[in-house]
Amino acid sequence: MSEKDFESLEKILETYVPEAERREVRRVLFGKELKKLDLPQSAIDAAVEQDFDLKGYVFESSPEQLRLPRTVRVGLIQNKIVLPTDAPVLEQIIALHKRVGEMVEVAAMCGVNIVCFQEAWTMPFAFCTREREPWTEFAESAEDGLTTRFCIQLAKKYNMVVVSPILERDEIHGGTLWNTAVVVSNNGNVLGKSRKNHIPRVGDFNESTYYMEGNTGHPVFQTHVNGAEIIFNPSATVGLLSEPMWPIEARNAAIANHCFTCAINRVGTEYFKNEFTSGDGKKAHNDFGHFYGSSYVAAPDGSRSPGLSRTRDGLLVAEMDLNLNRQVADKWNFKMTGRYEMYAEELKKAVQHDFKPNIVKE
Ligand SMILES: NC(=O)NCCC(=O)O
Repeated sequence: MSEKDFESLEKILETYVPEAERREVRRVLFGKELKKLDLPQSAIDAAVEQDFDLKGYVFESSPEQLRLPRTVRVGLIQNKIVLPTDAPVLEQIIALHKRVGEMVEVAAMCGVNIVCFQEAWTMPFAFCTREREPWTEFAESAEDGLTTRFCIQLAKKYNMVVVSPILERDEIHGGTLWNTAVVVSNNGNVLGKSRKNHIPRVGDFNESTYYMEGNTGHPVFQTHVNGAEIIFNPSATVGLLSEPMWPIEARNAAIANHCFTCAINRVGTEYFKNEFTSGDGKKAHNDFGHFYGSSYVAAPDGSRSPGLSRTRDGLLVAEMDLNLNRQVADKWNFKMTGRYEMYAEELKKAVQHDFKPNIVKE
């Protein structure tokens, strides 16, 4: 079986691990067993008709005496590009709006409060090519571009917060490009934006050819349903590079920060007309590799949902009680026991050009 063909790790476990052992295998791999979320039949039917994977899970917490549960439903959407990469730019954008818009409608049927799309969702992940045209034409204003206006409509129509990661063109600053997640509130206001901070320089991820390290810092968006308690990580990454890291990355972040994390990956293989090299002595090629989807949600107690498909479009709905964040923080105390003053002091020294590492030798 090729890495492009298998549907998901979970499916393999279900098919080949005997029922008696499966529960224990799942406990070790995924943490505490999550209840399946009861999804409306209309949503299930729509997902079948529109050919995408639909899954729903519930992260429960313990009842508290002084706080009511703070329940939020998030929706993670992963999707293939709709048109070939050499179709006209506007047609590609509009086809993606249509596809993702239909999936958001299903998310609304499932009662989703916040939806997040994959990284650079309005375009192919063309940064592998190093070509400027036509890819830079996909860049739009974060405040009033075509895609933000589309997301505003979705947010208002479904009373849903929309996290929309786009290639941003910043006209005020000389047309600079950024990789930006735009956050639209459920009222349809652009609440703000967060520009990608760490631009990878690995494999065919030639993103630094296109946009700069973000300058928005680490804003937290207080929506009608949450403060800094859910981190959305819209991604695009391929099997041969990162798949063994994927299942632990978001879980690590959730555990270390006592919060929920949502890891969203692109899906499918994208082909480009002009071949490109990877600078590794191997032959030039026309595709980036397989984006393996597998989007999932992780909780502060280290539990995680099963992933969406590796090969199909999908919507993952996760219901979470945000009270779990403080419950886990009070148990493990990572934030309380962190030595932030010490780290700050050491970091201040470590970034100096004449820093001498504290290495003790015999
Ligand atoms: N989209 C993106 O920056 N990918 C880099 C590779 C990875 O994070 O696995």
